[in-house]
Amino acid sequence: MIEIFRKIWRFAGKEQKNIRNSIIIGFFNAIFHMLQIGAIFLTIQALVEKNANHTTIWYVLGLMIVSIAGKIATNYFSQLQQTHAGYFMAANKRVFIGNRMKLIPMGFFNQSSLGNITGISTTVLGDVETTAPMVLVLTLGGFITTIVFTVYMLVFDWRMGLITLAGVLLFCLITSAMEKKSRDTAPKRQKAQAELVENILETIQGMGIVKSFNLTKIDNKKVDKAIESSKITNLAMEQLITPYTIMQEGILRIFSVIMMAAALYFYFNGTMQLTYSLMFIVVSFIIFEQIESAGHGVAILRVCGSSIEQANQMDDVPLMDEKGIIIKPDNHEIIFEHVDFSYEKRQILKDMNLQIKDKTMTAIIGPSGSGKSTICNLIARFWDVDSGNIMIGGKNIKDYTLESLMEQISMVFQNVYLFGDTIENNIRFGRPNATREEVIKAAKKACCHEFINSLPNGYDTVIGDKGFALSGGEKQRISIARAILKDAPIIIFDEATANVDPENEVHLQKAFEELTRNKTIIMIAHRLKTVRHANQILVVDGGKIVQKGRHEELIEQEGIYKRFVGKRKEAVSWSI
Ligand SMILES: Nc1ncnc2c1ncn2[C@@H]1O[C@H](COP(=O)(O)OP(=O)(O)OP(=O)(O)O)[C@@H](O)[C@H]1O
Repeated sequence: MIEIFRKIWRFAGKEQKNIRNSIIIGFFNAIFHMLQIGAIFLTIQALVEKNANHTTIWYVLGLMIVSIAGKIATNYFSQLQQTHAGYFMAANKRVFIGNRMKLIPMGFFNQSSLGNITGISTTVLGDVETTAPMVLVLTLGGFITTIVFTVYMLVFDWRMGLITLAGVLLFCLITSAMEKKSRDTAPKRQKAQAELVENILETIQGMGIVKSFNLTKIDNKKVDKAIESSKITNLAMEQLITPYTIMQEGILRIFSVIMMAAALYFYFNGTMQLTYSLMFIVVSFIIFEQIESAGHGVAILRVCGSSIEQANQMDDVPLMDEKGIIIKPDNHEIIFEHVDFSYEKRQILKDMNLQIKDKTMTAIIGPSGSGKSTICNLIARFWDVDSGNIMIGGKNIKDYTLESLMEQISMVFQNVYLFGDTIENNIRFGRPNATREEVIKAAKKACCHEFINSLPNGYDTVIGDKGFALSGGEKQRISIARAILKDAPIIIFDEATANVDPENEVHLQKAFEELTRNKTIIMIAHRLKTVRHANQILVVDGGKIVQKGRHEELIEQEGIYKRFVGKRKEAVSWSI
């Protein structure tokens, strides 16, 4: 249990101060609560000794008012500190995870890790946010207050003190057994929760396919199974805890009765005055209140510890090595030297060598799955090579900081991702400190300005708002505008495979020319027109470069390139 306290305490980081304050305030809250005993004592004493007068009434009233006001004030401030601690410690962790994700190799982000990260950032940290400080304050505060009250009882009347102590010790024994029991269940519950998130994510992502194949009526077995498993583990947790919580409550009630009986017994055998005896009878109802709340806290303590453990898993994910330095190369020639690369255990690139000269255009072509995108992703260091080197401007890309490497590169993908933000901010993503004028200038160059202006809210139109969406061609032009704004010396461009309508095609061509002027360009090319103008064409097949040269050279050779050109010509004549 102490280990979990430590875990939560460490996790709290800068918020430890607020939790500590909340525990101290909680202690005063218990003292204010106990002032009621003083009021009760005075009342009983006055009634027993039959000397109640106005002064007694004022004392009792005064004590009750101080008790109530003190409790309200301490409750308010304690809650405030707890809420602050909870939200801030979870928010700090979310920011930490966000920053760390930028340094984690792309290979980490598979379906299962996506489910895990989403689960951690939402439900797991949500649990921590609402329970961690509360549980810490409830349990630690509750135990500390109980210890103080027990010592006070021992000093006041050692016999009553011993009864209190016995009740507290028995309660602690049951609580500790309960805490141990929940040790295995809590991680299982977290795992079931993560699987549920993962399966729901997958279902949402695949909804288009499900609809297109008219499979909406077919049961989703994986999600159903995950819901069932989450239900079972939650239920198991409850079933496991409930007998212990009943025992905890039972023990405290029994000891309250024992206290009452003892107070009466001591009065009748003449070893306790009537006033004290009556007071102890009243006290027996409230003396265990603090430890009872501490016990409730312990029931959720293990779940909280397990949530923190899960959130801390992100600390152990290996990062791409961060030993890089800020490099500003004076040329942007790209070289692959004997590069081998595998996705997990499946080798994709084998001893690849290539050279892309500064300020030239290289087109990469090849059959689907041959490794074209992989080459581009390796240049941007989305993954690290197994062996060999990739150099930019004569420097190994591993020597660059990730930030200074990405400053050299702009990537325009086929599937453009736009954030749920204004069009202006989506373009500004290319250079966050750009002014509105600079954004508009880039949009004009990328041939987006006209269609953006024709929207009711122009540049302030929010993507995804009120069903607003852009066409594929428009999206790609927005992403070109982003890249123009970024103005990186290397452009990696994945040409759209889908047919773009002629008007969009003209715009895209113009935007592309603006973007690539005077740059080093690597283009995954699908159109004949594009490859014809390339300074170099690399033909990739099965993870190897099988042909290399200009259009005029390659067209003379038998091989993939000649077949590619033949097919494209056929396609053009068909479309005519
Ligand atoms: N993230 C990944 N994890 C595992 N395997 C992958 C991953 N990305 C690609 N692959 C595999 O690596 C091989 C090369 O893929 P790559 O995307 O580089 O091919 P490509 O030539 O760009 O294909 P396409 O023209 O269809 O886009 C394929 O067999 C693909 O299945």
